[in-house]
Amino acid sequence: MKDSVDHRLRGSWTPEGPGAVELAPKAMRWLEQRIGECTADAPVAPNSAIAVAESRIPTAAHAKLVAIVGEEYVLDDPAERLGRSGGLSYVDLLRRRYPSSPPAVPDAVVLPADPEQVQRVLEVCAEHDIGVVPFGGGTSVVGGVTALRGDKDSVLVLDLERLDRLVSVDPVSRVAVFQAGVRGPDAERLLSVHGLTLGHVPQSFERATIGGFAATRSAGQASSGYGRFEDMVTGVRLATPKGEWRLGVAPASAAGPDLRALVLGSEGTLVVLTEVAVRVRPLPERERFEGFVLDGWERGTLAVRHLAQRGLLADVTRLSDVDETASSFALSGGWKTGLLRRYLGAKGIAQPCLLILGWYGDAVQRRREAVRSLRAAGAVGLGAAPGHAWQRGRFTGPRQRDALLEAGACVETLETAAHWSELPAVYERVRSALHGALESPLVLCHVSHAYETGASLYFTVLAARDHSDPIGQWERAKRAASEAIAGQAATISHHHAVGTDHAPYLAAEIGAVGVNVLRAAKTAVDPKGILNPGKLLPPAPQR
Ligand SMILES: Cc1cc2nc3c(=O)[nH]c(=O)nc-3n(C[C@H](O)[C@H](O)[C@H](O)COP(=O)(O)OP(=O)(O)OC[C@H]3O[C@@H](n4cnc5c(N)ncnc54)[C@H](O)[C@@H]3O)c2cc1C
Repeated sequence: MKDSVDHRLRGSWTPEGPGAVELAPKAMRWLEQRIGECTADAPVAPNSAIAVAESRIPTAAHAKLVAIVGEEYVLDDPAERLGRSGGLSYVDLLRRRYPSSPPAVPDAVVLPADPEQVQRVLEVCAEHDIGVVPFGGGTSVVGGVTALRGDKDSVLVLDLERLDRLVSVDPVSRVAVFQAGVRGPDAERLLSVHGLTLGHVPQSFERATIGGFAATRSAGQASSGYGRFEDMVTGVRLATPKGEWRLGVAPASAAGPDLRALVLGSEGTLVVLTEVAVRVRPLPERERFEGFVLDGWERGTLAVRHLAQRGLLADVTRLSDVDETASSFALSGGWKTGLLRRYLGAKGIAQPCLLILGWYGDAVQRRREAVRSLRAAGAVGLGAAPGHAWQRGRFTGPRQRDALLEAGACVETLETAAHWSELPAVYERVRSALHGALESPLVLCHVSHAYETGASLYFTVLAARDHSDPIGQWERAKRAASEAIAGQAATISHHHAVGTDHAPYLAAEIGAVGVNVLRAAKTAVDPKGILNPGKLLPPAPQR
């Protein structure tokens, strides 16, 4: 049985609501010493506090949608519409706490049962010029599922949660085909029956879907071992306003450009993914997690680079900077922290940077060489405890964010990637932009994904919330960070995607020609521009 998510409880990650998670008073005191006092005066507003306009779906179109999916799967109820009125970024969550800045609410939610129904729904929407927001788990943190209308009179959310089947498994080729709405845990559960795993475990795993992973080119926590999601995709089945489209018949091909690459990462603006064929692997018999500490960020990143370039990366490789290490030591708290500090001091580690490694399967030889390489870089081994602590807490981040939001903090994450030679400068630029844009922020960073040629940087930002203009406060910080990234030898997104938040910066990365190529592709498959208005592409220049 699959777990279902009640979207009507939007406003928090935690299914039971934001009050369900509490921060230890000691942790909050530690935080407030750094960012200043937080005031908790903006609880999640009840749905009744947010005005929802009448649905503007034309009556004739409504009747056709009902004929395709059935009456109970065309929802106009305000709670259902509000529940799909945005993703799960900090700003999305703020819009549920400050009713004066409400979310954009779609006119209806449509839940097709299979790829054929998705195709027919798109054809009706194209005929009636209705905007369509494809919606997987709704975990976008970049405005990817905001119900923008663009030039359309009405917009509906196409919720894919009923496309929840494992379509086929080919154990010989190690390929599985999933419908797009299968959520992370369900995908693993369905595969485990066959002794297989996908190995794609982003922090949003519990809610995000196969279609969403593909549409955003997601990267999971074990990406060093299993690859990014796009590396796993072997084929796709697509619905478009111009008809069905299938890609990927063979394991490799030289039949012209790889058009799968055009639709992976297209964020619902070109196609709706209805089925995704993925490479799967045998379930690992063993796993091992462990922690090391390196002295300083420079030595830490150098050590990870050496692992990456010698082919010794662990499946999970995650290096925290000095501030993130200090905060995780402090927040895990207790007497152990003091002891640990003294132990590291005795070992000559002045600026601890925590490195978590996770190994799946039989990686004995690779691990032995990796540990040798780390010891040569001055790493101090902490054994399995920090690794297991990380593993236990790998999904607590969003729950802690709920608690911090409830406590009145400004808390958000952002990410980028750069080549190794550029990484130190990008790291400094983003940190200094965030420090310049916020008052007394705590800026934490880790390398979350490493490659031979470079790595990603994942920043967590905390500050006391400015209740007079909470959204403006974060937008200023986000703009400063994005300007420190865009067009400066770094990507505007390593895995969160573009959505609305990064759309203004896309041209700086792919160039005006690149933007025109995307526009031309959109014209070919979606000539009326109904698919996900306002996402990915920067606004078209006015004539
Ligand atoms: C707490 C938290 C932690 C996160 N951690 C990670 C992480 O570790 N790694 C990572 O990569 N991302 C992470 N994210 C971002 C987000 O989870 C990913 O972008 C995820 O891939 C989105 O999947 P989803 O099913 O929720 O898609 P949605 O949020 O529903 O949609 C995302 C985008 O894809 C489009 N889309 C969705 N399904 C389809 C489809 N079937 N066809 C066409 N378009 C579609 C939507 O229109 C939208 O533009 C995190 C988000 C949160 C809130």
